[in-house]
Amino acid sequence: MNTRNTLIKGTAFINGKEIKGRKTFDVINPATGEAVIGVADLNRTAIEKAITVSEAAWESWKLTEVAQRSNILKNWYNLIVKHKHEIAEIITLESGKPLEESKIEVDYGSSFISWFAEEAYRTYGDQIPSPNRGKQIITIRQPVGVAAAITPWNFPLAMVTRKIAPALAAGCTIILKPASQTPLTAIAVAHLAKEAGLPNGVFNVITGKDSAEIGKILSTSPIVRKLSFTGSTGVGKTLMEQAASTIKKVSFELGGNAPFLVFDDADIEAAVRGAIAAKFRNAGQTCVAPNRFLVQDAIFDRFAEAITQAVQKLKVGNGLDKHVKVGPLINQNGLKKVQHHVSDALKKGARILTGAEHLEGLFYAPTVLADVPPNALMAKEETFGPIVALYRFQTEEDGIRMANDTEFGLAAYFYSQDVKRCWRVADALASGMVGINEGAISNAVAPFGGIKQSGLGREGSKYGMDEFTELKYLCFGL
Ligand SMILES: NC(=O)C1=CN([C@@H]2O[C@H](COP(=O)(O)OP(=O)(O)OC[C@H]3O[C@@H](n4cnc5c(N)ncnc54)[C@H](OP(=O)(O)O)[C@@H]3O)[C@@H](O)[C@H]2O)C=CC1
Ligand SMILES: O=C(O)[C@H](O)CS(=O)(=O)O
Repeated sequence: MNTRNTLIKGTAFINGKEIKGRKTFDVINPATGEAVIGVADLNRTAIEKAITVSEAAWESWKLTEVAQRSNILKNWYNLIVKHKHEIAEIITLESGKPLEESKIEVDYGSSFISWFAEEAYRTYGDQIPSPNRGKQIITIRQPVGVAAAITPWNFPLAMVTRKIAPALAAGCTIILKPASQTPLTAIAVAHLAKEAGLPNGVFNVITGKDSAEIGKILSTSPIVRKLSFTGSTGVGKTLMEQAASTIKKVSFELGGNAPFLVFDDADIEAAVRGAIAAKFRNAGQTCVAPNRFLVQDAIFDRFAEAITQAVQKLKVGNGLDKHVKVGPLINQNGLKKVQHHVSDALKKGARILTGAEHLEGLFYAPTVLADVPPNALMAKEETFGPIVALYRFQTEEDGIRMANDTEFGLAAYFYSQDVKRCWRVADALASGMVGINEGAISNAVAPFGGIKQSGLGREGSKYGMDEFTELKYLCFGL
């Protein structure tokens, strides 16, 4: 463990206190396989205590002035910025992503806090013209109550602040269960939230290996009125079923299978830059990463050659090395899924242009496969790795049909310099977010979320507050 970094703590954080577990589980550095630190493996009693203290804290937190909540969020933001390098180091140690990406994630993750510090003042209601003079009709927005959040390992800060910030801004209290592979970042920023002036019990971090058990407790508790989940579609379905038992307000950011279309009128060099940016962030382990590269036949060979040259320049290694662009996969399951998808595509006729080999440990070579057949597993399932899978299409209609031929609908990207085509394609793509001649689309001001089996609701933007507030209609008889 890096003893210099005092923000690295193996305790859960409940009611403003560090909570040790009778048992612990190790957080493993995916680049080295070494344990970073042991973390509290909480039992049911501790999880239920977190719910109880969140309920007690809500009674006073919901009555706080907006200015107080906003100022605490601003203090929290400033403390995260002040500790940027320690937090970035923790992100890299527990997730494996390159340190430069971790620093960018601290900027991105903290931007949700500064954004919602302002949005706290904008939970507007309505004054609605009455159908008759005997009544006045207005609406107000109020905090939902005690919330729960469950987050994935791939963005240990941004997925956390994207939920915690709007919850606190709205006046909710919240219990967070971070991924057991990457809980350290959440624990660190929870301590900074306390230092920022957040009252005890308002933001609690529970840690444990039995995520199914913890999720069951949170999703079925009648005290928890809101559940926000980011992760795989399969787990999202389980949580949605469980949350039905108490009709919770839910929001889900789930799996993706983003298409990246390159039309024959595209700027090829710009498309390659956008493809690299979108594909290789976090070694391809992001839900908005392009999973299928659909290239119009006339420029297929030119694009294939250009992206292969770009991919071959990417340095693979330990994320603490500042020259590294592609770190390890998160665990053995992630590596096996990538290997299985690649071998399946090759058996079905795909061609290797570069890579397609396991290097060592959890490192996999950045890969380009050409002419991947539509019946390949990676055409339908999310690979979640550093694989560029190239598919050909003939007409614009073919490209859109292929792009939409999946159960997912989170992000989509396309490159074209024809403005009419851009409007046609943006309108026709079945996804919640579309990058048009752009590969980096995520930011705090825009509504992040998907359709179909990629999720429910939106995070970030002005819409992010809706997920943590209820709309109340008041009818005044005069
Ligand atoms: N749409 C989006 O914004 C995002 C989507 N994803 C998707 O998630 C997947 C990869 O992330 P990954 O973390 O492996 O996803 P998982 O769904 O496996 O895990 C996400 C979180 O859910 C927890 N969890 C796992 N099983 C259960 C359960 N039965 N009940 C309650 N909680 C549970 C995990 O805990 P633990 O890890 O401790 O088991 C983790 O905290 C990919 O499909 C990816 O596309 C990921 C990030 C963002
Ligand atoms: O977990 C993810 O993949 C994130 O939602 C993607 S992003 O918001 O960092 O782009």
